[in-house]
Amino acid sequence: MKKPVFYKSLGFAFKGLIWMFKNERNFQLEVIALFVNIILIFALKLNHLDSILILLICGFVLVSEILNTAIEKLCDFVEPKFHTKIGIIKDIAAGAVLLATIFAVIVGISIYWNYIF
Ligand SMILES: Nc1ncnc2c1ncn2[C@@H]1O[C@H](COP(=O)(O)OP(=O)(O)OP(=O)(O)O)[C@@H](O)[C@H]1O
Repeated sequence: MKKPVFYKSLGFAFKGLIWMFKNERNFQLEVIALFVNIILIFALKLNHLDSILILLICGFVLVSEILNTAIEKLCDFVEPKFHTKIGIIKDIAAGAVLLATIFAVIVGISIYWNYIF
């Protein structure tokens, strides 16, 4: 199969992001959280390193959500019926998002704490 040119691949990737934003509520909330963090970065005048860390952890949560959804969709396609193995695969993928979120909250609190108090 012929490989699509770069700008077409970029288009497919954007299509995926738009799909996520239109269809996944958690992803929508995480994008809102990203914008809130961007506002806080400017409002609290975070230094360069702290700003980068906040953006990194937001990206980390968004990427884990996208991968979780991709795994869920693949599972539903491969096995639409109930299957314990599919259940554990989905649970593991969801665990990745949970872990990313816990780390994001810890890092976020420890950074913002210094600027607020
Ligand atoms: N086909 C299946 N077989 C067995 N268990 C399943 C199956 N589909 C879902 N589950 C169980 O239900 C849970 C939720 O799965 P579901 O696909 O509904 O994700 P979701 O709630 O939409 O997740 P998210 O909020 O991340 O989109 C899974 O973690 C798994 O434990």
